[in-house]
Amino acid sequence: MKRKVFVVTGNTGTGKTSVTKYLNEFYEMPKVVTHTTRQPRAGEMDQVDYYFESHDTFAQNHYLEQVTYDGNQYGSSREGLERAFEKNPLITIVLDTQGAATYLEELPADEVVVIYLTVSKEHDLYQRLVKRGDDVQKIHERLSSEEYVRDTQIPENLQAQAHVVENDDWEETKNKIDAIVQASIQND
Ligand SMILES: Nc1ncnc2c1ncn2[C@@H]1O[C@H](COP(=O)(O)OP(=O)(O)OP(=O)(O)O)[C@@H](O)[C@H]1O
Ligand SMILES: Nc1nc2c(ncn2[C@@H]2O[C@H](COP(=O)(O)O)[C@@H](O)[C@H]2O)c(=O)[nH]1
Repeated sequence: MKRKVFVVTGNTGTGKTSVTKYLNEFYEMPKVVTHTTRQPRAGEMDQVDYYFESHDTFAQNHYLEQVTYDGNQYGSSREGLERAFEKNPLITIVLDTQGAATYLEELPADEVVVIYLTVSKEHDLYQRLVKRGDDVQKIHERLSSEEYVRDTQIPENLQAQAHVVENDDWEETKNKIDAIVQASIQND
């Protein structure tokens, strides 16, 4: 089977982590662990959810791409990508839309499958973040960030190549993800 990275992108709370977890558990796709200077949320573990970094240690790594999102730095390394590919030809990563666009530019076209998640009612995102246990002050900051506003709609540079999945109903979402995975690997 040819190698592919399933890049899961979309706005905050749309379900990127949930979809990646599904790809990991159901399809055994290793998740590429990325780096961030953000503080861990309750229940997040270093080296599992992220490599949590200080500003100094973040700066010491070499990144395939890096972004600032809501005031924190995030980056993914080529080494992390290759480490995941050593385990399985099909892997997954969660990126913001800018990172997803960089992956499309930097990797061979047949190696990247972009899934852009959305919801039909934007207010649901707030409710989901509250239910996830996020700090309410931090939710308000994030929902006012320029990156949140940017990612409310699929950016033009992803439109031609991304699979858009409306994640309102989790059971339906899993079916849509299954269809994307099958279509992406059927001729390999
Ligand atoms: N279809 C759905 N219906 C209801 N709740 C959902 C659905 N999909 C995911 N969730 C819940 O919404 C919350 C946010 O999901 P998740 O953490 O996967 O989003 P995310 O896109 O990774 O967010 P962020 O970018 O903020 O990290 C979680 O508590 C998750 O369980
Ligand atoms: N371009 C990149 N985006 C990344 C990376 N790791 C995570 N992310 C994205 O950042 C935002 C915020 O994440 P959160 O965990 O604080 O909610 C979200 O859109 C992630 O997809 C990365 O290495 N590069």
